[in-house]
Amino acid sequence: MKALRRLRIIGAASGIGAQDAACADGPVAFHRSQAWRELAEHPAIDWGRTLFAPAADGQGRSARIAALCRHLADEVEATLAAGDFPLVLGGDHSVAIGTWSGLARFLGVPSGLLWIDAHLDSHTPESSYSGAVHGMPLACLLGRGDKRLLAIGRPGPQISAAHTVVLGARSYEPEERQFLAQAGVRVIMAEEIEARGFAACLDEAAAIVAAAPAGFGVSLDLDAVDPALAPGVGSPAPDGLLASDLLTAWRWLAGLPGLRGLEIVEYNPDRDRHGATAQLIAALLAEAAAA
Ligand SMILES: NC(=[NH2+])NCCC[C@H](N)C(=O)O
Repeated sequence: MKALRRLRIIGAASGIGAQDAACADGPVAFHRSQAWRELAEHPAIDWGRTLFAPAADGQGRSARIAALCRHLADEVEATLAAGDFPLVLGGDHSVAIGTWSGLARFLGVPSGLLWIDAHLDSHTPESSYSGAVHGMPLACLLGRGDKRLLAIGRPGPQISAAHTVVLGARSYEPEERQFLAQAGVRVIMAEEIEARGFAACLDEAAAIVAAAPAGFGVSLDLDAVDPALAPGVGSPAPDGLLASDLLTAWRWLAGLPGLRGLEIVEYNPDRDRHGATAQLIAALLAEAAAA
């Protein structure tokens, strides 16, 4: 009999990349929540480790984020090498640099990536208005940005632009849209979802990322969801996805054969209301484990 392949949760407790740093508390707050307690005995889910960024000690933000991301990449690679399935729980979205670098190192080639987010997160330090690194991870993974955040998993890009899709974006600056267009990344904005319907857009996105020969991942920024349904995020943007649509999509994505890793980021417990966002995370974990 084949050994049970467990879903291994890796906490990435950093808010250094965000303007509101409270998402650093996300993994620990979730681990203590009632929502997690109801899942903790699940036979297919294992809370692995929670990683923290190193103390400042005179280091700048990028150096600390890079250190955490290297550690996270090692942890994701080790999880895959052990035959388990990694799910990274952030932390601000800059931790994605570590998650998907770990997958690229394991695969030896760039992966596909579905980036479900209200934002494009494709700034470079030169184009960013805020300077916040959580607005830059997708560009880093494609090979552009602060050198310390590049090539962590393998030389060159960590993800394949031709097999990367952004889904649900509605808040961005023109420079990042231009960058993604030049890179050849398919971006499905919220207004396109409105016009064509979520199911058609999801089908298209999944077909692109799942065509990546070595496999793909899904990075979910909780701010993709409407803030009325998932208020516990650091950079809310109105008119987001329905939580029910997201759960249906997630269930389906989690069952696709090429899926190699999952990530849920930007949970900000300070802004949650009545545990609604923690409940959504728990539901997403349960769906992933069922698949
Ligand atoms: N992962 C996020 N919440 N990103 C928000 C980024 C917001 C804005 N575009 C910036 O670069 O500052």
